[in-house]
Amino acid sequence: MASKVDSSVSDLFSSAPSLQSNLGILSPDQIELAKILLENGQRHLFMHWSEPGVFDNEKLGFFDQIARLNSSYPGGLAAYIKTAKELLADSKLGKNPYDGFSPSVPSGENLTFGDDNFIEMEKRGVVEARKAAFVLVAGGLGERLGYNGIKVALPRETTTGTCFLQHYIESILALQEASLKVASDGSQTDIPFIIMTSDDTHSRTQDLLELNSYFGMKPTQVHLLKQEKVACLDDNDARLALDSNNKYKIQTKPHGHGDVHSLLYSSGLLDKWLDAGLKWVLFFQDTNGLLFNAIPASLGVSATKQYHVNSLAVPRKAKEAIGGITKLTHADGRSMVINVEYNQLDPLLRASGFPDGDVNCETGYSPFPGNINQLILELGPYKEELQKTGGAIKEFVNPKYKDSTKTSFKSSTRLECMMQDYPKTLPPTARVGFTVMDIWLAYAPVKNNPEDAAKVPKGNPYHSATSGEMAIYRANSRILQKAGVKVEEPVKQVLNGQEVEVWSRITWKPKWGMIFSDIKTKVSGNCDISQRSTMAIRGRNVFIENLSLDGALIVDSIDDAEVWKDYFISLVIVSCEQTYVSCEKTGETWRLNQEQWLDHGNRRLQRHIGSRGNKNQRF
Ligand SMILES: O=c1ccn([C@@H]2O[C@H](COP(=O)(O)OP(=O)(O)O[C@H]3OC[C@@H](O)[C@H](O)[C@H]3O)[C@@H](O)[C@H]2O)c(=O)[nH]1
Ligand SMILES: [Mg+2]
Repeated sequence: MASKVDSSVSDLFSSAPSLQSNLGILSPDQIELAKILLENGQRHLFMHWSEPGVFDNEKLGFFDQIARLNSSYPGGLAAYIKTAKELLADSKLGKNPYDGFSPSVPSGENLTFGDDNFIEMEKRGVVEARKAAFVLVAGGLGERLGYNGIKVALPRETTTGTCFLQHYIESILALQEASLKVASDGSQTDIPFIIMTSDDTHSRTQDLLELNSYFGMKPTQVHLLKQEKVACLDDNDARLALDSNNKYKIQTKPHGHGDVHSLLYSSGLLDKWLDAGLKWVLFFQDTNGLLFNAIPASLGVSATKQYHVNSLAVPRKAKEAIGGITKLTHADGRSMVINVEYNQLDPLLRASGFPDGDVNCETGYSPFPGNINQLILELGPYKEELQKTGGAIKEFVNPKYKDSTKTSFKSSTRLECMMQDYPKTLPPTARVGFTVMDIWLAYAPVKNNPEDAAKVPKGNPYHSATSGEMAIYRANSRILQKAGVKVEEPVKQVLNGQEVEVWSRITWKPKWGMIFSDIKTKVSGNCDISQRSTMAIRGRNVFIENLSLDGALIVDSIDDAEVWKDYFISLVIVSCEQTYVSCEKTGETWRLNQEQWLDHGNRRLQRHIGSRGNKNQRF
């Protein structure tokens, strides 16, 4: 018997001579791992191995990595490779993972910005916000964007240069403060903020936070959870991909945002939150600069409708790279409302009686609402569900093939799982809903590089840095329009090869106005803003009254009543006819015309740029 095993093992190793000649440097555990690799079709990993004595440390390093990959995946590498082969074969055949289910258009909650219902929902959301925890999934590489840094460090807009992470933190803090104001017991709560990172993003995310004093959040409020990566695959046989710079290293990539559930579960945070009386967990992605426009109202919807799961959605253009929210009904009667990812929607439709696949209907949009992957889960039922599943989420593979033969990939792929697949295991009694909002208000992700964005079919969103920034100005302009400000209509311009609407460059800090009813109280009189204007409001109690802006206005007010009796306001006004900014606390009003700007504003601008944080200076 023993000799039979030995001979089959030696057959196995003789299939990989350059490994076989190195067996002497390996430990018994490492030899076991080598066996697993060979048994699972990974002989190619050793083709480049040099003779014993050369690069031995690298060889041992290789097995350290293999041991980690093997132990961090349930069932080890053998299970990973097996699942990968199955999923790759299905993908090559174009097999429908939703076999037996027929898709139909679900009905959900529709919100219209600024109407009574919207305003009510926002107010309700603010009440609930102090019982919420926010979870940002930010472990992704941003491959399509072609940017090497972390995406949350990118500016959300270039008028103020505020990065996404700062904007998210300031939005959460603004919600925290607004929620405290309306809280019945008046007790201070710190909204927890969790960031899921990966090896690609972890240290840079931590550095960004530390270098900026957590953008004003208490460090104890912020928690980083790092996801582990999985091995990349080179071909349909699930051969593991070697690093092109180091033949003793396997390429790895993140396993997908679905890891967030198992990480939250194992972190023990859910129990802590339940004990602290929290009720909601809000998940969101790295670069949607409009997201917080949608959060208060959708949280209000969750609370009013008592949804266990509420996904945020926007009207979707056919073939747009966002998932479609779909009702799936199985032949056996089961049904669920779930995201069907963008690469799967077309084949699913074609296979189930919609021969044209993913196309727009008479509205000019796909009949399936587009998932923006902002999920609001009710904490109690979420925790119960994770206790059953341990947070495991069903995997998939999404190779980018070189051509229609589907025999080779443009770059290596890997298994992934998605956080929005969470409802798949829920019982039929679970209340799963979704909330649709206007795109201009809620969704402008930064995912595509300019070259690829310019190739997006006409009429579909670019999802680029250019369109993302322009969307901020458009949303803010439209919100102010709704609040009664005459904001001039945009002009069309081609920027980075993309035709975009350029509105007045209007930005404000979240603490200035989180919800529409707040914003309305900050704006009064007859205000108008020309298209070529820039306005940045960087303070809380800034009231805009009879403002006529045709130039640039930057209001910087630091409101720390204990230290600074008055609000500190600096104005930079470029070619404004007449500008009024009144300040509630001091009652002072500055009126400046063009000549005064030339005299004061210019110097102030120099100081502003030259010495940020010098709070003592005033006009
Ligand atoms: O392993 C990962 C991968 C991704 N992520 C994060 O997950 C978020 C989404 O990643 P991507 O931007 O690549 O997502 P995609 O564009 O492919 O699709 C996603 O957003 C649009 C939705 O309609 C899709 O349904 C959703 O899957 C990012 O914040 C990213 O940082 C991780 O945290 N870990
Ligand atoms: Mg992606």
